Amino acid sequence: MKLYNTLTRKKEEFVPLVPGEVKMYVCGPTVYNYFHIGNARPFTVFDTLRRYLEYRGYKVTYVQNFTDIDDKIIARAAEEGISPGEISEKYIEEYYKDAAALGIRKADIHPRVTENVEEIIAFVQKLIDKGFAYEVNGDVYFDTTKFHEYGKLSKQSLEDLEAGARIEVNEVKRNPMDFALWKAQKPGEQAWDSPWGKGRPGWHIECSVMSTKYLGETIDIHAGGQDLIFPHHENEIAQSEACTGHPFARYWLHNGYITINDEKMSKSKGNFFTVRDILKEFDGEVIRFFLLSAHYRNPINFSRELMEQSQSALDRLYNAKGNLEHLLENVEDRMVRDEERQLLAQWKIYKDKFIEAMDDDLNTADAIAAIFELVKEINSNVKGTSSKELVQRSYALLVELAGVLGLLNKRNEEAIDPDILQLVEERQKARKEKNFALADKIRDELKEKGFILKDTPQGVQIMKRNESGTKPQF
Ligand SMILES: Nc1ncnc2c1ncn2[C@@H]1O[C@H](COP(=O)(O)OP(=O)(O)OP(=O)(O)O)[C@@H](O)[C@H]1O
Ligand SMILES: [Zn+2]
Repeated sequence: MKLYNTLTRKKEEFVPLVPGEVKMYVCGPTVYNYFHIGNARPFTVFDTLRRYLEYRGYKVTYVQNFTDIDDKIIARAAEEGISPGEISEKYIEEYYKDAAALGIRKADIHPRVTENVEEIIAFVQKLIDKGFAYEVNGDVYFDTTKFHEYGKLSKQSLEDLEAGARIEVNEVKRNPMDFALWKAQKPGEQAWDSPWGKGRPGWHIECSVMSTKYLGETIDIHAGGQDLIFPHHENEIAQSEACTGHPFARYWLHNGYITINDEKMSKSKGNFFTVRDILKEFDGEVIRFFLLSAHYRNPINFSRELMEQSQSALDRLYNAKGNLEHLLENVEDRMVRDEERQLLAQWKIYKDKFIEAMDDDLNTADAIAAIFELVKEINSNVKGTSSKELVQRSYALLVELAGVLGLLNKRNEEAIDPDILQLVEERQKARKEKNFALADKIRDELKEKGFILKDTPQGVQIMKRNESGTKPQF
């Protein structure tokens, strides 16, 4: 498999440090709000990379942290009159709910900063002992001039960075690009005891510490959104490599932005849509499909139109799956015929195309296209007169490939209330009796309850829509 490595600015063959095993760290959310669809992109894309690596036989250890110490959390807690711990606890719970709706699997470990303060202090102390960090009035800073490779990820020289840096009043740092490893407590802030007095960790140090602690000094893949390249990941490299003397991560992966009118979606600009709001109208798998419908390094401009396209594309996949399920229950047990064997042999080409696309720096857009080619073949060749084996194997291939992308994971009628199923049955009965007025009335009633019916040659399909409530404006 080839992956584009930001460190070398090249697509490189992916070779893990230990054959067959992948250690992977993804920078997680700062938990003071619901996450927006821009934040959802790295979580979804790298979850897909994990699934694909597992599909290709690797044992993946996946770590994604929660940043639960941060200025924004402290500010939010002050606004709401509760503790920062209560804010982060709440939004961690909410993260899990939205992530589950998007089919993002839980990481093997979801470490939190508050659970690692002791290790952070030890790491910072080691940097001081090695001469890479210094203390001023209870703050500790990393001395960027001591780490000679500073700037190697973002391809900037320290001189250029320093020339462009803003010198702030009351500057206590030795050099403009030095950054805080530890921050002395300000009045009213949460704080931990340390050799430098009461305070709390800076932002960047947490990922160096948690990645090293849970995955080791050198890991295979470190990932996040492209805004993290500088300064966050540059600083992580400086801290980690200064501390351990070993390369920190071998492949650095960064996703492009979800934009709104070609501007990065971000909380600070206020131009964002939370996944929670979008879920009021679209199923989580539609959001996932949308996020995977482009190559992860390209920007995607978020729009209702694209969401609707994703919806209908995913519906087509579910229809194909539903048809095959229906056939599975109904086809007679015939012998597989020669021409069916040939078809199955030919369809391997779609699996090959899928793998080729995913091997090419996780090209999920082309991988999805390969699935649609397969679906077209299935729709025109698998019928009521087919052998059970053809139906079974078509079904297995479709579910296998879509499953690698985390799609087609739901059962069509999953979690549909018996009362709703009863209404659907009454409507079908009314239609059979040509009582279309009653059939339409029931259909409208179901729509109001958030269920849309689709009549297909194989019978009715029930789709859940969360269309009640106010629509988000996008
Ligand atoms: N518009 C976006 N498109 C793609 N990825 C994004 C976008 N905005 C943030 N990310 C990524 O989301 C992940 C979670 O980051 P975090 O919770 O710290 O959000 P954030 O960077 O504070 O968001 P914001 O930029 O909206 O303030 C990071 O990997 C970040 O790079
Ligand atoms: Zn990080």
